[in-house]
Amino acid sequence: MLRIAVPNKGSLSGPASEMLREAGYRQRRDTRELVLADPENDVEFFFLRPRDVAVYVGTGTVDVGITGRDLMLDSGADAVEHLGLGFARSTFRYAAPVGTEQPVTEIAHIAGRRVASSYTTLVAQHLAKQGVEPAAIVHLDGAVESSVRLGVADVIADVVETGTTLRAAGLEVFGEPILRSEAVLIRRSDAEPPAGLEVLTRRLEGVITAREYVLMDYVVPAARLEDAVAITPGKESPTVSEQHHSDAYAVRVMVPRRETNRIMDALYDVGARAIIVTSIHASRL
Ligand SMILES: Nc1ncnc2c1ncn2[C@@H]1O[C@H](COP(=O)(O)OP(=O)(O)OP(=O)(O)O)[C@@H](O)[C@H]1O
Ligand SMILES: O=P(O)(O)OC[C@H]1O[C@H](OP(=O)(O)OP(=O)(O)O)[C@H](O)[C@@H]1O
Ligand SMILES: [Mg+2]
Repeated sequence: MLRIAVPNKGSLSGPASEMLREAGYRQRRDTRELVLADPENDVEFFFLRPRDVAVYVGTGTVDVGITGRDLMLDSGADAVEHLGLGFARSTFRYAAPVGTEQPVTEIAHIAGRRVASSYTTLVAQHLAKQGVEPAAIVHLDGAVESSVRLGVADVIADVVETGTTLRAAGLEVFGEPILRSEAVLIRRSDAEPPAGLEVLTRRLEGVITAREYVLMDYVVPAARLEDAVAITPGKESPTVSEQHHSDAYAVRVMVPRRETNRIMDALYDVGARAIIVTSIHASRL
C-alpha cells in the first residue's frame, strides 16, 4: 500500500486534497482525521504539517508526499521532486522598506543587516552562495512582513504571490527571486520508486493536463489546413478528418487553456470557422 503524505493545514492543504479527489482517491471529510485508508486504490493518506512532509518522506516513513518546493528545499530532507503539481505557485524573494535613508536595493546590501524569514536554511544557503554575510538571520514562523516595522529585522525573505502583503507592510522586493515555488510531489532521493507511484503519477498528470488544456474543434478549408495546424500543433499531433461532401477538414486538437482566445483569433484569421472549445474532464495521455 502506497503511503502518501498530504498537508493538513495552510494554503497547500485544500488544493492538494482537491487534486487527489479529482484523481479518483478518497479524501477526508473531517479536518481532524490524521490518517485515511483508501483500500480500493491501495493507498493510505497521512495528513501532516506541510513543513514536516519532506522530513517523513526523507526518512522513508511515508513513500511520497505533497509539499511546496520551497518547504522541501528548506527542510534539507533526503527527498527529491518527482512531479510539479501546478498549484500554490509563488516566488521566494527578498524585500526591504522603501524610502529609508540607506535603502536596501540589491542583494549585496544585505551584508551586515538582519534578515527575517520562515525559511532560514534557504536564506543562509542563498546568501552564502552570493558571498554576502548578514548580521543575523532571524527565524520567524509567519507574518514575516511585520518584522521590519517592529524592529526585529532590516530585510525579509518571504513568499510573494500577488505582492499585496508586502505593499501593505511598506516593503518592496529587490534582487532576482531566490526561487520559484509550486506544490510538488516528492519522493526519497535514492530509494527505488515505491510500488504504486507510477499509477499515482499518471493519475495526477491526468488531472494537471485536464486543468491546463482544453479541446478545440474547428473546420478549415483544405487550402488553409496547413496554416491552421501550424497554429495548433497539439501535444503530439492534431486529429484531422474529412468533412462529408466538402473540401474542408474538421480538426480536433488540445490547446493550452490560457491561450484559448489568442489561438481562436489566429485560427479565424486563416479561415477556420465553427471553432468550439470544450473542457477536458479527465485524461490519461
Ligand atoms: N499566498 C500564497 N500563494 C501561493 N503559495 C503560497 C502562498 N502562501 C504560502 N504559499 C505556499 O504554501 C506553502 C507554505 O505552506 P504553509 O502551510 O506552511 O504556510 P501557509 O500557507 O502560509 O499557512 P499558514 O501561514 O496558515 O500556516 C509554501 O510552499 C508556500 O510557497
Ligand atoms: O503576495 P501575497 O499574495 O500577498 O501572498 C504572500 C503572503 O501569503 C503568505 O502569507 P500567509 O497568509 O500564509 O501568512 P503567514 O505569513 O503568517 O504565513 C506568505 O507568507 C506571504 O506573506
Ligand atoms: Mg503563511
